[in-house]
Amino acid sequence: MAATTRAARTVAVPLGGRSYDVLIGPDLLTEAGRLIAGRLGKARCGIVTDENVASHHLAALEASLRAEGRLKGSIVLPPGEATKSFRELGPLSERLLEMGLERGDLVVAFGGGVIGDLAGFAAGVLRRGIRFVQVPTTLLAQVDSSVGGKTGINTPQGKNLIGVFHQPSLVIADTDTLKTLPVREMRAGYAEVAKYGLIGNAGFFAWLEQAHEELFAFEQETLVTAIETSVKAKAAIVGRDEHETGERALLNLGHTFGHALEAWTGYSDRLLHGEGVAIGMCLAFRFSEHLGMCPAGTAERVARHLAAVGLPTKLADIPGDAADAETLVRLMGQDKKVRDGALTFILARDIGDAFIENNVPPGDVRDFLAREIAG
Ligand SMILES: NC(=O)c1ccc[n+]([C@@H]2O[C@H](COP(=O)([O-])OP(=O)(O)OC[C@H]3O[C@@H](n4cnc5c(N)ncnc54)[C@H](O)[C@@H]3O)[C@@H](O)[C@H]2O)c1
Ligand SMILES: O=C(O)C(=O)C[C@@H](O)[C@H](O)[C@H](O)COP(=O)(O)O
Ligand SMILES: [Zn+2]
Repeated sequence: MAATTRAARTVAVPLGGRSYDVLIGPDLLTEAGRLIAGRLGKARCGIVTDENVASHHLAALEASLRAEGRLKGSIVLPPGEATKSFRELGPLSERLLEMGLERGDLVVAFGGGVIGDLAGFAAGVLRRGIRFVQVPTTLLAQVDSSVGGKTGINTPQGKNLIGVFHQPSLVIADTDTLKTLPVREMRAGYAEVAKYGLIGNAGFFAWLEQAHEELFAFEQETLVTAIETSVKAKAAIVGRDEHETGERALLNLGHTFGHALEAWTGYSDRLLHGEGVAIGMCLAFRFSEHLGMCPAGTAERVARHLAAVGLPTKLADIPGDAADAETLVRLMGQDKKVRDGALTFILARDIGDAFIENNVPPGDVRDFLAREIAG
């Protein structure tokens, strides 16, 4: 029988022979060794993490794996979006090989989305693919990036343009690890939580409008419910459309704009991924209103809520030089949803009613952005 933990909620990601569970709850880090050993057998674990996560939580995870005789070693990388790059991928892959990880062993991605995407990609190509476990430590990673198997790195041409689909074998989301997360990162992760309400669950968005203060105060029931609701929504979509041939693209709400903004700001602290998504979702709702697809006032409600938690909602909220519409549209040309040169956007008929719009003329987007930039 698979090992379980008292307080954890379990969400299954239904992918046939590659199905796996997402465990969500407090105090799971100390149980991680037992959970991994109970579910994934005799594998030895190579942990990949970053300096910030290591300083707060690595000792606990190592002790838990060591107690089960599962710890092979740990690799600690610099923190930040720039780590999700070819520069780090090469040396990381070689260090994992030098560690002696075999095909039956496990890479343990211990950190936020940067570590999850990078270590997951390394696992996906190491010895043509070894298993990995996600142990997400940011709100963003617990609600989104640790689930669904998108892995990869950034290049100057755009976000996540090099990568593979490689599903984890288990996700262990210890909500206690979020207590050491800087509030700016907590807010950035919240943008992806709100996304799940905006794409398909108006009731969840309305609940967040009431409950967000409790979530940011780490009220356990609220926090776990928000994470579980988000993961359930993502698991259902991924289960139906693993490789994004259709509805999975809904999870990209705000990302066509957001990814262009991240590339434009050089994947730096100037704009975190979740902040780009927050601005991108506001732009997507304003664009939908502008095209007459969404009732007037909807975009304002979205922006009001995101601003209430301290997220940026418009281009002018990005510190530094103003963006120019031409450059942003050129960067959007690298988006993975582009078909025959035409842009695809996730637009909305209302809160909780997003849809995929193909063939959006770049000129319309440029004019819309130029108006946004002009204020
Ligand atoms: N694969 C996917 O489906 C998917 C989904 C969403 C986002 N992403 C990717 O995720 C990345 C963003 O992830 P992120 O927001 O988690 O950023 P991140 O991984 O950079 O983590 C944010 C910061 O918090 C620090 N940190 C992490 N956990 C901590 C903790 N518990 N205590 C203290 N500090 C901690 C990190 O060191 C880092 O400085 C982007 O590259 C984005 O493209 C991927
Ligand atoms: O899992 C997905 O699918 C998503 O789109 C989730 C997004 O939040 C995430 O940022 C993802 O990495 C974006 O994917 P991409 O294919 O546009 O790079
Ligand atoms: Zn995202």
